[in-house]
Amino acid sequence: MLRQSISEVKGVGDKLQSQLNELGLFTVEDLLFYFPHRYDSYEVKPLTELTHNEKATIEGEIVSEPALSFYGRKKSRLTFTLQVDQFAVKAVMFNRAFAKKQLNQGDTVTVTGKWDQQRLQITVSQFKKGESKSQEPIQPVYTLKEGVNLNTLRKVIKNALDDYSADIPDILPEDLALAYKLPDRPQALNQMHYPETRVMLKHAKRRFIYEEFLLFQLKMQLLRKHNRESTTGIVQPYDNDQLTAFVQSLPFELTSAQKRSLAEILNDMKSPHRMNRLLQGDVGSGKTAVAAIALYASITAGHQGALMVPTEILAEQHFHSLKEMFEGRAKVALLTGSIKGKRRREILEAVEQEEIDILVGTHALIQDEVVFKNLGFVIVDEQHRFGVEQRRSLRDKGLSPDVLFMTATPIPRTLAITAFGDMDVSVIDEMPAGRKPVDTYWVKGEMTNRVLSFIQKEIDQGHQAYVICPLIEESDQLDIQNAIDLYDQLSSVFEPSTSVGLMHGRLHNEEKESVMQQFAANELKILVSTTVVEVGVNVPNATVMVIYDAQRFGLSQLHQLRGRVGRGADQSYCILLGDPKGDVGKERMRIMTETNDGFELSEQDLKLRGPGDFFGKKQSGLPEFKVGDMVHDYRALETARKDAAEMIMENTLDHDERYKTLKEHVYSDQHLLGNVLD
Ligand SMILES: Nc1ncnc2c1ncn2[C@@H]1O[C@H](COP(=O)(O)OP(=O)(O)OP(=O)(O)O)[C@@H](O)[C@H]1O
Repeated sequence: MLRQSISEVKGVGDKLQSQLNELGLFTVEDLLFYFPHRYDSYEVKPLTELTHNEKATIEGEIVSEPALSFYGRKKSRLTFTLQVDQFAVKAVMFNRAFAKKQLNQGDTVTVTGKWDQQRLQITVSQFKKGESKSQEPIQPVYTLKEGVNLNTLRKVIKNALDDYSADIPDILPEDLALAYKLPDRPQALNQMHYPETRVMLKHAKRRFIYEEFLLFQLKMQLLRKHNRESTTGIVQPYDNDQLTAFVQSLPFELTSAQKRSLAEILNDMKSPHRMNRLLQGDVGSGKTAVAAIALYASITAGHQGALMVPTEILAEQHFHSLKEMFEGRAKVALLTGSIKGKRRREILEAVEQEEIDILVGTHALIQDEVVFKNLGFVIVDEQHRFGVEQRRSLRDKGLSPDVLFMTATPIPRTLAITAFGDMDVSVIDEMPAGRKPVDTYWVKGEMTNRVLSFIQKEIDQGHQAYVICPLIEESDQLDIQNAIDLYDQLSSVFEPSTSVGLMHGRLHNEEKESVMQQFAANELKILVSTTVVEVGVNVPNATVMVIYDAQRFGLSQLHQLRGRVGRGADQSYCILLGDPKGDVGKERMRIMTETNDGFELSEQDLKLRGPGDFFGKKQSGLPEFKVGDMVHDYRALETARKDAAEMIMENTLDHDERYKTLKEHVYSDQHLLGNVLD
């Protein structure tokens, strides 16, 4: 019945039907689940409980004769003073000249509008003469298209509720609804559209948030299970002795978090299921080390491996370090967009002939011309920078290779689990021993000279420094000009006694490589750079990171940049030069100086900016929810995840009578399953 056309609902004629269709509403169910995006309440509150800029309703007596003035061609302003308890509040009403006749000194009125706490002033958008009734209704506000009137929409929703409530299936099993004290579905639906009290509305929302998260989690987890059980990946019988010898040859002992993650990865490799795993860890926590070991395991199992990274600089760096690590054990090659002509052809051929064991590169790795003979393992660094398309194309290469995604962006765990619900997640939540937290300072621009002396002091002690120049988002060209200017300026301060290098995205590949190598070899003491060094660059002797105009960067980016220092045993420093104007900017600087923990920081960032912005809306691929908010309602999200896991693991979803309706509902949604499947 709920799947019937919206035209079956009383009051929906042809015209309204097509208007509702435009809003994406086609069935009775669509209409019932078209929730308000906001609720306005005209409940009178005492002045002492109001907050600045809130939309408020107050009640009082008019104690001055309302004064009307005109300005512009047709604009008017009506002002009067309201006595509210012991306070005199100024009320201002724009362009409602007609109200002058209705409002008189001595009248009691109830007004609604934007509250200015500092000036004790209200900008009135609605008014009513007389005292407010104690139980003013809560007003739902819907997103509407032109032509559809709010009252009409409310009326047809009401008709649908009256006539179809009996058909609304209660998809949650009773035990869960009872355990979480959730109202039943028809009742909750009624409250969403016609809330009686704030409390009842809250419970109704709670129900739909949980329901929405649970359905999402069930679908994602079913999909993961399906992937694991049905895809035939490759078994990688790696050589344990060789692997152990390799791990022992490393100059450090793995942390227990690294060991745990490695064990999880190796387990996936041994199994015939295709690995689809996210390796997550704070900057410098040793993800690359784990990935390299896993790559080596794949080589000992007789397969080729690929490592795909977001920048050429990083590709170069990984190429060099893997080459050194795998000396005498495996053959490593580099492929980036700027390797062309004969050299490129040679590499491609060697890859196809399996003369190369490990190919390191940028996006170039997934182009059609690259053919692996025996690809078994693919690592993708900085996963969120790669689009879904690229992921898919990667998977399609070779023999359903095991895929490990690495991310240095510390996505809060709840979010990772939700967003990447079809992946397994390994977390490195521990830093290598002996690391000291980076000391972070926020200083104003006028202190630049002192910052420069500080750099000199660190260099005198044998260390090195990065200086990141301001970011100008609108223009790549300006970014580079900025870097060149800053480089000139710092060269004139520090050279010749202290060597300064310059790095930016437009340098030729050989230049980039040479600058990076000089810096890594401690021949350059100071590296002036754009954000191209943001991810992955590893020079443990660098102990100072100075960021000019730090207020222009987001928190996660600042943290990534800071992660370039503090990678060795020496005390490191991050200096944020900046004069943020707004509160958010100041808050960002403050958070940076207070925590070194990327996970905590990203939680804060999410609060400041919302999940979409954290990853860049387009690239995020994060699911959108109708009622729930992944950040605000993360507890419900976590609960739903656990419940879904239990239902799937214990097979209750499939076999328990009580879960029958829920199961039907989950399996009926081909849309989401289809989306995630391809
Ligand atoms: N267990 C360990 N003990 C000591 N040092 C380690 C350990 N693991 C890795 N390292 C060193 O710490 C530095 C950072 O490691 P790695 O590059 O693997 O981290 P990462 O998590 O990949 O960093 P980023 O996120 O910045 O790319 C490297 O110099 C590496 O050699």
